[in-house]
Amino acid sequence: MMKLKSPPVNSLSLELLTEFAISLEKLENNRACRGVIITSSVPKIFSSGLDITEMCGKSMEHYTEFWRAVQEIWLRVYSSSMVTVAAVNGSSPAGGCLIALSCDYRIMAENPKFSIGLNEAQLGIVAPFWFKDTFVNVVGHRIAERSLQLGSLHSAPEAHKLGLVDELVPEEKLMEKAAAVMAQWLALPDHARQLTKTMMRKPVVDRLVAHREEDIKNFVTFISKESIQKSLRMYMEMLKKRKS
Ligand SMILES: CCCCCCCC/C=C\C=C\CC(=O)SCCNC(=O)CCNC(=O)[C@H](O)C(C)(C)COP(=O)(O)OP(=O)(O)OC[C@H]1O[C@@H](n2cnc3c(N)ncnc32)[C@H](O)[C@@H]1OP(=O)(O)O
Repeated sequence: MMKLKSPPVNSLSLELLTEFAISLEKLENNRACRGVIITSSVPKIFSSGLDITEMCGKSMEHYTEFWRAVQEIWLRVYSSSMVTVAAVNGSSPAGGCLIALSCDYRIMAENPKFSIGLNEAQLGIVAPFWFKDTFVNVVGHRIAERSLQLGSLHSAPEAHKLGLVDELVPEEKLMEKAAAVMAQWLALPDHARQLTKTMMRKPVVDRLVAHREEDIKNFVTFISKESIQKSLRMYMEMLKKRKS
């Protein structure tokens, strides 16, 4: 099991992304490990997505390093040879949702206050093509398009209805259910499951691998624009105001 632990809200900072990638690599290289459940040890939050402070007021070099780390974590989770189950035990916007979407199966705590979705548009930013492709592969083109254009965050019941999560279970049963799903998936021979997963996911993975440097350049150009920086600053202020 891998538990995201970066209070208060599990923002995906460069440090957390780097630790996450190293942990995944260790598991991937351990032949005895055939599956991983990804969850959070922060109450009510799975992950608040990419750490917005990493994308505000920093240098081009920093944005480059940060985006490479974001790409890396997606590539590792999405193309993992292990069975990956997301036990979504709290809200999961944007980058947090991407991690869940990149797993093989998603189980979410049945709490209507928890929400999940790719809400980038609400921040005035655009989800990159590989976020979009991952989303489309889970919910289909129409639902993904509407949800992305509106930057929707879906409540747990709504997310289940849309197919964004596979199952809802009472909060106290979440880990038990995740373990049961893992056992079901691990009952199959690894090679057949792994080849099938690769067949389904390879075109999307290959697309980023082929355009990785271009994608970094696009991100750095986009995020460095003063209008985008202003949107991000306003969003952070809104989060702080909402709190007080
Ligand atoms: C032309 C094509 C080019 C393509 C270019 C591609 C460009 C793509 C660029 C970027 C993609 C980004 C994807 C992302 O992941 S962006 C992050 C989106 N995340 C969110 O919108 C979530 C925001 N947070 C919340 O909604 C809430 O915090 C929530 C997670 C629901 C938790 O709520 P609550 O428990 O009430 O906690 P607080 O709101 O009080 O937050 C506690 C403190 O944490 C700070 N915070 C929250 N989220 C983040 C974050 N993502 N990054 C950094 N900091 C965050 C919040 O401000 C509070 O701070 P403080 O205590 O100092 O007030």
